[in-house]
Amino acid sequence: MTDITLENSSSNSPATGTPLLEARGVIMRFGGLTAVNNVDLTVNTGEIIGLIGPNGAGKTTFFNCLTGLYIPTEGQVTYKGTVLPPKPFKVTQAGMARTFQNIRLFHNMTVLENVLVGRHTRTKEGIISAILRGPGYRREEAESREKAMALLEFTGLARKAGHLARNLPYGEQRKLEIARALASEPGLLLLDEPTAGMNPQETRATEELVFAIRDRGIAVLVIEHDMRFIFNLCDRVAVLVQGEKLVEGTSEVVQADERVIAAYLGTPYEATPEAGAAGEADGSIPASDAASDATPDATPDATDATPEEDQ
Ligand SMILES: Nc1ncnc2c1ncn2[C@@H]1O[C@H](COP(=O)(O)OP(=O)(O)OP(=O)(O)O)[C@@H](O)[C@H]1O
Repeated sequence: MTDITLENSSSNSPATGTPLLEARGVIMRFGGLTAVNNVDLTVNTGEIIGLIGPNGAGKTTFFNCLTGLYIPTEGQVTYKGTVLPPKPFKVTQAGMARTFQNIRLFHNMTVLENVLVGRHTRTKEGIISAILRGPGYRREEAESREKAMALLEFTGLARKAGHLARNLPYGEQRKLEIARALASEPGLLLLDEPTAGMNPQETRATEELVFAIRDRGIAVLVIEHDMRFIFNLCDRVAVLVQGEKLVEGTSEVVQADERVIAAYLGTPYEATPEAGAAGEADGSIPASDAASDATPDATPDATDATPEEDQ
């Protein structure tokens, strides 16, 4: 992995272990359905935190509450001690960036252009000027291109800079989503199922990438169904079941918790591939409900390519 300097808004942040994101009593109701029920979660600087749970447990809804896509019915979310405005653009500007479960790239733009668009919260000219390449954009273009190329080096996509996003293999599209999120120079990166649809080799590479992101001073909150990925990676893991946080702790604590095993894992996670081979060689959840739905279509739908500006 190329050793480049990755600027981020946390570069001047306090020492590791200081609260960055604090969610308190978050409740999200859709009519009669309580999708997220009174969830507390803290992410400190320097941490990688996992969020796991069966399908429909409320993980993505909780992410949406954290990132301004949903206004929680109750509860509060703060970033660096400040209540976040319920606008995704402002949340990104504050220092939280995210990727989506269903990839949202500009499929007809190049890889480099996708990352440049991700910088719109850090440039004065904004997204429209970035797309139209107006005069204001030109002044910032050289610096932005340099930073975007550095991110493509960092994520291993530099040689694909001029390719159309839609022509990338699925695993690289997921990497590009991460590069684009990093372009906003976040202090906290939220990843929603970053390895969905990846083969084991790509999953291991993503694990290394997440460690490298953390080593650059960016905290990470990650939703994932691949238990080996989560338990290898995370400092702490929170388990959501039916909208409620069942347990939170180190990988060892969570794996050993009988409620988690009963409600979610089905069988105890085995740390070694040999031991796990009888169950899930790739570390995915053995529970049938999760495994069947965890992997999206292998081929992203190009017609569903319009990302939201406000990631
Ligand atoms: N916009 C919405 N309107 C109504 N119900 C919703 C909405 N979004 C999510 N839900 C419901 O909230 C519950 C939690 O869904 P959510 O997608 O957050 O779960 P999840 O844990 O992310 O699941 P998965 O692992 O399958 O992605 C589900 O019952 C879902 O149907």
